[in-house]
Amino acid sequence: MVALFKNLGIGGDSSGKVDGESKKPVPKRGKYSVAPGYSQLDWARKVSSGENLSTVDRPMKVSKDELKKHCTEEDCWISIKGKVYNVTPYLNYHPAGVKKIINNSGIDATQVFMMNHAWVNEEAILKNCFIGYLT
Ligand code: HEM
Repeated sequence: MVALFKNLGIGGDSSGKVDGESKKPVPKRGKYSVAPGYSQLDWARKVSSGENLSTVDRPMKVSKDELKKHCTEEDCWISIKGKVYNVTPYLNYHPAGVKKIINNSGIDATQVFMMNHAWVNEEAILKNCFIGYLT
C-alpha cells in the first residue's frame, strides 16, 4: 500500500521518500479533512478502474480561452505542465479542499501546483482526467 501511495507522490516530501523514511522534517498538515469515502486510496481505486473521467474521447488541443470557461465546481479544468485535466471528479478528494483547486482552475496552474507539492505525481493521479494539451 505504501508503494501505491509512493507512486502517486502522496505522503512524502520532495525527496520522493514516504513519511518516516525521510530525514527531512515532515511539513505541518493543513486543517482541511475530506469526507469519508474521499481518501486518496478511494481515488486510486477509481483511477485503477480505468473509467474515463475526462469527458472527451481523445486528447484535444485546448486554447487559453477555452480553458478559462471551465472554472466552476461543476466543470473544472486545470492546466499543469502543458497538460489540461478535467479535475471536476477529483475536487472532493483533494486533501487541501475544493477551493484551492477551483481558485487555480481555468488557468495554467503549474507554478502554484509546484509551490504546494512538487512531489505529487499529477500525471498518475489524474491520468483518467486528461483532456489534452494547452496551446
Ligand atoms: C493548483 C492548485 C492546488 C493547490 C493550491 C493545492 C494545494 C495543496 C495543499 C496546500 C496541500 C497540503 C494539504 C495538507 O498538508 O493538509 C495539498 C495536498 C495535496 N494535493 Fe493539492 N493543490 C492544488 C492542486 C492539486 C491537484 C490538481 C492535485 C491532483 C493531482 C493535487 C493533489 C494533492 C495531493 C495528492 C495532496 C497530498 C500530498 C501529500 O500528502 O503529500 N493538488 N494541495
